[in-house]
Amino acid sequence: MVIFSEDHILETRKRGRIEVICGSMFSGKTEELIRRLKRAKFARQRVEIYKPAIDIRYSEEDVVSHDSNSISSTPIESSASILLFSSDIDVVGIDEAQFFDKGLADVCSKLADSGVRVIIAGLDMDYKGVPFGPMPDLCAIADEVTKVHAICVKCGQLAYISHRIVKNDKRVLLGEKDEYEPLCRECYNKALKESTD
Ligand SMILES: Nc1ncnc2c1ncn2[C@@H]1O[C@H](COP(=O)(O)OP(=O)(O)O)[C@@H](O)[C@H]1O
Ligand SMILES: Cc1cn([C@H]2C[C@H](O)[C@@H](COP(=O)(O)O)O2)c(=O)[nH]c1=O
Ligand SMILES: [Zn+2]
Repeated sequence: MVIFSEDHILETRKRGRIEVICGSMFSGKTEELIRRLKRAKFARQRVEIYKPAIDIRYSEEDVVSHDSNSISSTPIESSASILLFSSDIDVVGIDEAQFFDKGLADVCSKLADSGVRVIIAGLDMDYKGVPFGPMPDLCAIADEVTKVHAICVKCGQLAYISHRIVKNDKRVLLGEKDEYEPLCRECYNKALKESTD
C-alpha cells in the first residue's frame, strides 16, 4: 500500500485513471481522498467532488472526515449525474461510493477513458462482511487500490471491518461511533459469538 505517494506526474498531467481508497469506517478513507483532491487543486487541476445525497451526517454539501477535515462537494442521487456535471474537469472525487448504484463503475470507466483522473473512497464491506454496492466492481477496474485500516478499538491491531453495535438489520444505516466500531477479524468474530450466546 502506498499512501504518501509523491508521484507528482499524476497530479499535473492529464492522464485518465481510476484510484480506489477502501477500508472500514474510521480507516482514513475520506482524509486520504481530501488529501489527494486538495493537492490536485494546488496543481491547478479542475476538480469536481461528488457524494451520495443520502449522506448528510456532517453536512449536506461538504465531504467531511471524522477528524473534521472538509472539502466542498455536490450531493447527487445517481451515478449518471456525474457524467452530466463533469465536462471540462481534470479530476473527479467520489466519497461514500458504496451507497451509489451499480452503474458507478461504468461511469468511472467512461471518465477515465476520456482522460479524467477518478479518485473514489468507499466502504469495502458492510457490517456483515459482505462487499458493499459497486465497490467490488470498482476495485476490479481500478488502476490502483489503496486499502486503509482503522485501529481495532478492542485490541489495538489493524481493524478490517465495521462492527454494528446497535440492533438494526437494514444494510444502510448512517452512523458514527454510537452505531459502529472498527474491529480486527478476531475481535469481530468474538463480538458476533458473544451476541448470539
Ligand atoms: N479506531 C480508530 N482508528 C483510527 N482512526 C480513528 C479511530 N477512531 C476515530 N478515528 C479518527 O478517524 C479519522 C479518519 O476519519 P475518516 O477519514 O473520516 O475515516 P473514514 O472515511 O475511513 O471513515 C482518523 O484520523 C482518526 O482521527
Ligand atoms: C458498515 C456500514 C456502514 N454504513 C454507513 C455508516 C456511515 O454513515 C457510512 C460509512 O461512513 P465512513 O465515512 O466510512 O465512516 O456508512 C451503512 O449504512 N451500512 C453498513 O453496513
Ligand atoms: Zn481486535
